[in-house]
Amino acid sequence: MIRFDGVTKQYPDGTVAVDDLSLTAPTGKITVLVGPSGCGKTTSLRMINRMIEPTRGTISLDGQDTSRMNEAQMRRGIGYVIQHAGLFPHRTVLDNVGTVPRLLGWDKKETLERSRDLLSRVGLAPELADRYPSQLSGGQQQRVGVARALAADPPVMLMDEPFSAVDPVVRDQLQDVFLDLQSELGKTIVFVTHDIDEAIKLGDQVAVLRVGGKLAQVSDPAFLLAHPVDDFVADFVGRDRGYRSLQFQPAPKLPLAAERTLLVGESTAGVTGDWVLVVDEERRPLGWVEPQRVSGEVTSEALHRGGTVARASGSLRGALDAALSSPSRRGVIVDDAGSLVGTVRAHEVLSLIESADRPDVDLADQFVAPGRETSP
Ligand SMILES: Nc1ncnc2c1ncn2[C@@H]1O[C@H](COP(=O)(O)OP(=O)(O)OP(=O)(O)O)[C@@H](O)[C@H]1O
Repeated sequence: MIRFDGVTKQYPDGTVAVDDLSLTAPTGKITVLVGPSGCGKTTSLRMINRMIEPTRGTISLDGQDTSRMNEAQMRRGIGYVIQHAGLFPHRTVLDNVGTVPRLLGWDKKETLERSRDLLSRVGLAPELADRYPSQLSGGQQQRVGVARALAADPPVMLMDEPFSAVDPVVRDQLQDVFLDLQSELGKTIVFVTHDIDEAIKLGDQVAVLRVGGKLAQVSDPAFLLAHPVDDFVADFVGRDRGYRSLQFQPAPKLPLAAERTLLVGESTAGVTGDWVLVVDEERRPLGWVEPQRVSGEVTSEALHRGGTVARASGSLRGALDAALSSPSRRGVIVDDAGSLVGTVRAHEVLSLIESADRPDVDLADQFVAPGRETSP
């Protein structure tokens, strides 16, 4: 657990970057610091590992005041990841990842095994291990940065905008890899971003700071979206917060309809209706076809692949998005293995949302089993 108690940082020129911050980052959880530029996020983060010394107040790690701890020893227990990864340019990827274990005196074989294992965990192909950072894409460099910070298995990780220098698609992938890793590793993480969507996606707890370094609100993301404390937080979390908050409502009670399906290579002869879902042998959805536009066998080229696919174990946001983005308006719902379990329409998701908002309705009574056949 990391605890800020009345922490203030005033720089020598008089700037108050952080003002009387009290905050707890729980063990094994991700705490996100978010807020506009200059609100003191980086300063707060760097005070944890004493790269910056607080002017007033205390920061403790598992109950121990960091100002009384041996600085070098303390930092060994804290991984640090920054924007642009900050890799050593003249060292290979493998050497970069092994930096801290080597400093800690691990033997060569152990360091090598650990580094290779981490590279694969962050989703980097083994053949990239001998490249230099300049020979990697921005997203790959960030993965190496995360692997390097994890190498000595520190219980605490500080991450300063680690994914903001890459494009949105790569950022999304990096966030997913990061969440997967965290579900396995359970580190105590403080993560800085200026991007509220990233904060909502990653944070177990989100702390919103305002310029002047004052804490505006700290809570779990669902509560933050539903109950911003004031106009500043409401503006900062954004206008579509109602829609985004759906991601915290699980979707297990969806009234799923069975869906008529075809395989690639099967004939559309005799198939009526507007859209038919095409799946592979494992019933994983591939896309939709309009039977009247396909004469004969379904080909991959005829597929409309635009719709998103939502997991039955996922959220109402995913289910609603699947329905809205589907060319048939029937949202495709899959199990955790990616196989089709049924489809759902937007109005059905909306009914669930509305009934979920009424305290007298028990969602457990809302279940409708798959089996209702829809004409394709
Ligand atoms: N060394 C310094 N000397 C004086 N002022 C500083 C120094 N470092 C940061 N500041 C100021 O402290 C305030 C907080 O800066 P900080 O970098 O912590 O903010 P931030 O929220 O991380 O910003 P950004 O999102 O733009 O990176 C800003 O007003 C900044 O100009």
